Amino acid sequence: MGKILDGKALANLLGENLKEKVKNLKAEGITPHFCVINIGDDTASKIYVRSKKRKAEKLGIIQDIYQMPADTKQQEVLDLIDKLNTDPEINGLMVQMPTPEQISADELLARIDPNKDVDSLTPANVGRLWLKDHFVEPATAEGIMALLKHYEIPLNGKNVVIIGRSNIVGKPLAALMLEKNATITIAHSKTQNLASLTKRADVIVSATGEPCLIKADMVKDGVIVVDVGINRVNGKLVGDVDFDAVKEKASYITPVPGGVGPLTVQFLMEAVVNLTRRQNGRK
Ligand SMILES: NC(=O)C1=CN([C@@H]2O[C@H](COP(=O)(O)OP(=O)(O)OC[C@H]3O[C@@H](n4cnc5c(N)ncnc54)[C@H](OP(=O)(O)O)[C@@H]3O)[C@@H](O)[C@H]2O)C=CC1
Ligand SMILES: Nc1nc(=O)c2c([nH]1)NC[C@@H]1CN(c3ccc(C(=O)N[C@@H](CCC(=O)O)C(=O)O)cc3)C=[N+]21
Repeated sequence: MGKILDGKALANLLGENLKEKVKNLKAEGITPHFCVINIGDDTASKIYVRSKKRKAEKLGIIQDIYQMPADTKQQEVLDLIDKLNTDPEINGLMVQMPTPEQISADELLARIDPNKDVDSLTPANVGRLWLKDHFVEPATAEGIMALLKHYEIPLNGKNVVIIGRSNIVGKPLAALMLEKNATITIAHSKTQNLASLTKRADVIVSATGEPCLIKADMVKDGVIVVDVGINRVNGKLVGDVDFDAVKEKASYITPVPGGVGPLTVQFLMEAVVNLTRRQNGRK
């Protein structure tokens, strides 16, 4: 049976350090303050908002939530982003994905001031990341890298299959793993014969939102499995991986909940603090 990669424990550990950092900033009269824009009622987004609220309170960071109805107009969101961009009290902002269909997420993201882009999703910060300039660390990808590092799992020369090509998870993770000399395959919904790819993988990262996509017969013995998916099935939180069966073959595996999620929240807060420090002339 595989060893559990305990993201929750690592997030708590790293949180202690960050709490000190926030405390020191506060002693200088600076309180990190960021805003979350959530349009509609995506399940995973709601869980994320709840998790962030808990963590921000613990750390002493101010988080405002702008919950907008599913039929919100594009212009209303653009106006809100403009307002937050120019408000000197606000250090960071983010728009949660997915957005409803009348909304162009790309246009919203391009509108965010890259200096306040806690999610690293603006065109400027995406470009920087692929040029190995970590101006803002993308939270989920950074959380996964921290987890592998904590358990001393090397990526050098490893075959990694990332399932999902989103701007939030798949693409930035590929950039970070390439820097560590992994060989990356990115699969998606049009990929043919996914199992033939995953069976050869040393490391599988699944970020699709498809419960039970990864089954035991799709992985080799000793595989390392990172499950990013956040799904609600019969009122229970599950990932993309058939956890109970796959864990028997894996050498390491992340649970859901308690795996990647808490680390995403931790690194999002790190991004907020880092941007706040930079805006106040600190390194
Ligand atoms: N734990 C955490 O910290 C986080 C969790 N999440 C969760 O991770 C999941 C993915 O999020 P996100 O990247 O934003 O989602 P998106 O919906 O933007 O992307 C999903 C990706 O999965 C691919 N995909 C969907 N179904 C299949 C399939 N059957 N086989 C292969 N590929 C498939 C899609 O392919 P195509 O491009 O062709 O449509 C797409 O590339 C969600 O459950 C989300 O809630 C997200 C961020 C952080
Ligand atoms: N712009 C944007 N960036 C994102 O990173 C983003 C997004 N939009 N939209 C929604 C998804 C989903 N997501 C989660 C992150 C952490 C948990 C999390 O903390 N999960 C806990 C759950 C704790 C509980 O049970 O409440 C866990 O897995 O242990 C969940 C979901 C980020 N996403």
